[in-house]
Amino acid sequence: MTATAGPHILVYPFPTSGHIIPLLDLTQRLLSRGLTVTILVTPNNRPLLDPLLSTYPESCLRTLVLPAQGSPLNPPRDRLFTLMYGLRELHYPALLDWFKTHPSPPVAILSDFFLGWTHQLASEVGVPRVVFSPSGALALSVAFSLWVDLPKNDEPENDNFKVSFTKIPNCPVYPWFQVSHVYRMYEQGHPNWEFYRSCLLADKASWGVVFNSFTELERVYLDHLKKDMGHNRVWAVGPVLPAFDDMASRGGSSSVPTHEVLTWLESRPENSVLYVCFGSRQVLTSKQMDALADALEKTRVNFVWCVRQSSKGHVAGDEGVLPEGFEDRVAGKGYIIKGWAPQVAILRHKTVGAFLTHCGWNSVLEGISAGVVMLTWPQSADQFTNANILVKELKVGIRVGEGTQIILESTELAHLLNESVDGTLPERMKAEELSGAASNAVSDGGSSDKDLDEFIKSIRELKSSKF
Ligand SMILES: O=c1ccn([C@@H]2O[C@H](COP(=O)(O)OP(=O)(O)O[C@H]3O[C@H](CO)[C@@H](O)[C@H](O)[C@H]3O)[C@@H](O)[C@H]2O)c(=O)[nH]1
Repeated sequence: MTATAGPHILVYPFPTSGHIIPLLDLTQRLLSRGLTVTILVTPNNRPLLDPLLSTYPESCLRTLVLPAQGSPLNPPRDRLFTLMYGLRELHYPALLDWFKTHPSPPVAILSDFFLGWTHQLASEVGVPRVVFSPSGALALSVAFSLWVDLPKNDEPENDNFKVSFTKIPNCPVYPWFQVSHVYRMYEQGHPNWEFYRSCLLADKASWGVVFNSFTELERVYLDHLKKDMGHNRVWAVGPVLPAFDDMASRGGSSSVPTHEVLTWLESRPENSVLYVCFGSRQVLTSKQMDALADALEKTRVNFVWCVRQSSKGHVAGDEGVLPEGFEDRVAGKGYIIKGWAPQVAILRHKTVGAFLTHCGWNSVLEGISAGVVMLTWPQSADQFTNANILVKELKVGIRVGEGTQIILESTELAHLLNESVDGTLPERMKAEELSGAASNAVSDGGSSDKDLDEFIKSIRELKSSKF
């Protein structure tokens, strides 16, 4: 906590877990380095600010609570647009007014990449907009390339049609089914998609971008983005993991008492437990669920499985449920969490050695920081890109599935689960090395520590220069 009030910025997270969690973690770092922050949240997310509000006085941290639109009843394909557009409609006029009447308005806006429209708002109020990317630099490079170049699938019936990104380092190539589902649905001229595209293009045109990533992890892609965006205001400041000792309420209340799962882990040998979780939203299909449950029954590895229950509006149709009697059959070797797991606390426990993940970028960074072997089963969005980084570039990942396209037979999957906690795996050594690199990056003088200093210096300079 700092006594002097530093330059004031507006922090605006996108209101879903995978986006708001890392930006709140980053906000803690900005506050601890002396910035004054107003953080904009919708009423349902207001409780997530409690740990910050109980640590920092009102002179440093203020909240701006603006309404969320009602629950979208739209088909799943339109849900993201509805949320993005709804926020723009509700918040743009309110923010304009807030800026114009504020006695000492923010000198910059730091907002999530799904809030590209804040670039225009920032221009209107005469301050720079900085993008916060909760995804990695390769993922954002791919997104920019898609929405600028608009590559087509020349064989619409072929889900394996290859799309090449020749301008990006290492020239990634993805089969069509691994390209972002939002892009695959793109309809030129349709207002929803053109709005989405305009937001992405506004991200690219923004004054700067802050990544929850670190240089040693994504150097070539960070350098590429500097060239692509035409300036060097690209800062990699991650992993922005919690500074608070108690991480139980991070992102929401845990569905089990954290001490209970930690006690369960405590009695296991070091690096012997597998943690399974597919992020904050992903619900498995019945085929995926059955194969995984069957493999977990067959494996000899102890595991913690965070099972995402479907909530209204998440997936239409095919939703997997735990097989009848599963919990009894795995009693003793499996700990099941139905709902929200204290993920970072679990991953950091010394007895956890492997992580079966959907490869959401936060999970990737949390797994890397914890030094666990990553079993990759990407489902959508940037997750295929992230899985490729883990497996091909960093060599800490082992592929165990690809969306609904590659679902291994349960005996084969169980075999990979058994191997994942083998102490002699080359991936384990790499995982330990990478965990050290992540920790060095955020330590005093590390690459992320320096980038955060540079970012804050740039914000401080704004105070004295008219944007
Ligand atoms: O039971 C749970 C489930 C999740 N988490 C946390 O929630 C976050 C989940 O983020 P992530 O792993 O990135 O997954 P998603 O929630 O699926 O994130 C979305 O946002 C990410 C950042 O842009 C993208 O990389 C993903 O593809 C996209 O699905 C992480 O911090 C987890 O620790 C918990 O604490 N407990």
